[in-house]
Amino acid sequence: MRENRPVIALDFPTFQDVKDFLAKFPEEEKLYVKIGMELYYSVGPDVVEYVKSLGHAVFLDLKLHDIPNTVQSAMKVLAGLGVDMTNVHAAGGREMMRAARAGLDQAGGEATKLIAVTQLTSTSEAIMQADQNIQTSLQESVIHYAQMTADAGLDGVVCSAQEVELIKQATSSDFVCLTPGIRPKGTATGDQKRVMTPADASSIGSDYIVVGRPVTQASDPVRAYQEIYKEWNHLP
Ligand SMILES: O=c1ccn([C@@H]2O[C@H](COP(=O)(O)O)[C@@H](O)[C@H]2O)c(=O)[nH]1
Repeated sequence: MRENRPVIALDFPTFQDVKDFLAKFPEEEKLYVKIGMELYYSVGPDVVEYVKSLGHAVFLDLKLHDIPNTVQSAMKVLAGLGVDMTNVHAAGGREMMRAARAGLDQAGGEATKLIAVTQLTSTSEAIMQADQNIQTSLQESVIHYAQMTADAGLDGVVCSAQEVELIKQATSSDFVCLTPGIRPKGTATGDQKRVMTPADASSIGSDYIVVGRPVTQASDPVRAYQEIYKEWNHLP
């Protein structure tokens, strides 16, 4: 299950930014990239097709959250893109998550992994309790969402690396934990609240790490990526 390549968040506003960024890497290096709301809403499905045509794997991070019928219909459309992984918000509930899976499967997207966001890594326990009016610990909330996601038949969750051990205990060892909020030592956390280094995320059992700004905003993005790759894979 574990993916050796850190997933790079292509959080760029234009198609040209993506082309310029990917051109920095050797052509033969096949990356795993994340296309999120900013890029998808500004460029549209063409950017997915382009990135796939270069041989890179794609996680389409649109975090769908709506009534089951709408999510199912949207997933039927997204199935046509042939991405490797996509997601919904677990807060949408079991029925919505099952509908999302059904939408993918009905439109030829059976091979696309489907995961659900638990609590965003930019959320602290205090923020969750105040803004979402959830009066449990953050860990309890994350476990609740993870168990519900497993029950709905999805492949795994988006969570902080800090919760991976608990989630695997509460679900199963092969339940995917994809962890953003990754910060190599000495890099700015920005808006991320629940962070971990690539090495610690690896030791604790994350299956995928997602890294955006520490790579995309580095003075030498390829070098920053290679450093994170080595740390994540415990290479010298
Ligand atoms: O809980 C979540 C879910 C998604 N993300 C996304 O991951 C990247 C992280 O970028 P950084 O620049 O490394 O902070 C970004 O695209 C988020 O939308 C997340 O951070 N947390």
